[in-house]
Amino acid sequence: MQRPLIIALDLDNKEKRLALLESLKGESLYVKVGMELFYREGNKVIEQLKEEGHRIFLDLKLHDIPNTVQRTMKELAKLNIDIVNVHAAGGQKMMAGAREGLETGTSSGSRRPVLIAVTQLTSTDEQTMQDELLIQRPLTEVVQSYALLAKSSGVDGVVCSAQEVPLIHQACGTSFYTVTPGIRRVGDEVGDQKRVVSPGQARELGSWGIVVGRSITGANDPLQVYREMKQQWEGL
Ligand SMILES: O=c1ccn([C@@H]2O[C@H](COP(=O)(O)O)[C@@H](O)[C@H]2O)c(=O)[nH]1
Repeated sequence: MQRPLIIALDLDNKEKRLALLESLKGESLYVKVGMELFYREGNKVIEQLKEEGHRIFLDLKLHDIPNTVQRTMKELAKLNIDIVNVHAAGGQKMMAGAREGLETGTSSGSRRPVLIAVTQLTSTDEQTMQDELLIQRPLTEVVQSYALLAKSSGVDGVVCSAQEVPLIHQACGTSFYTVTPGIRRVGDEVGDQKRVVSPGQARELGSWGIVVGRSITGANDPLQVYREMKQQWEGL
């Protein structure tokens, strides 16, 4: 499959979501269902998006005790989603439990969802990580180390900034998934994101997939911005 541009469907009501999808009608999409949308519209929205032929990254970032994460993943596997995630900070046992839960919950003949782990949120910079989370290491070292921990726990890839992708490839190999949010065109508002790159830079750095939210969802013409960012991402 071509490396995807994943659209984060972060919108504050159903009407806006439907209007956005209508404006992108005819495009074969990879969409991200985050907490805002899932907690509002539940499993139904997953079924609808699947019926419309879209691929789905369910971004719930599970982070709990291993038993709870394992049992929850068993339930999520039944939703027929393509990617799902946890926080790597939950540790090895939790991540291994997540994988086991997904395997148990995937029905025979279906494909297990790809499991990825968040290393450090792209809204976190090194200063904040050190001052607030009390992790006294360089951020790149932490991201690389969490990626290695994820890999050794049976996880298929990570969420990180594209800035860290070369280091992750070095440590975990190039077939380890790297899904990278914090994507902006030059001149776009950055908002709360800290480790930001453009779609073209993400391609050059080797990201497997990019996640784009507000640059598209907040645009006057989402289709035009989607196409422009996709072209940059694909190097066209
Ligand atoms: O480290 C992370 C993990 C997840 N995200 C999610 O990606 C999108 C980004 O949205 P933008 O509007 O393009 O900033 C959003 O849904 C986040 O929850 C992330 O940004 N960073």
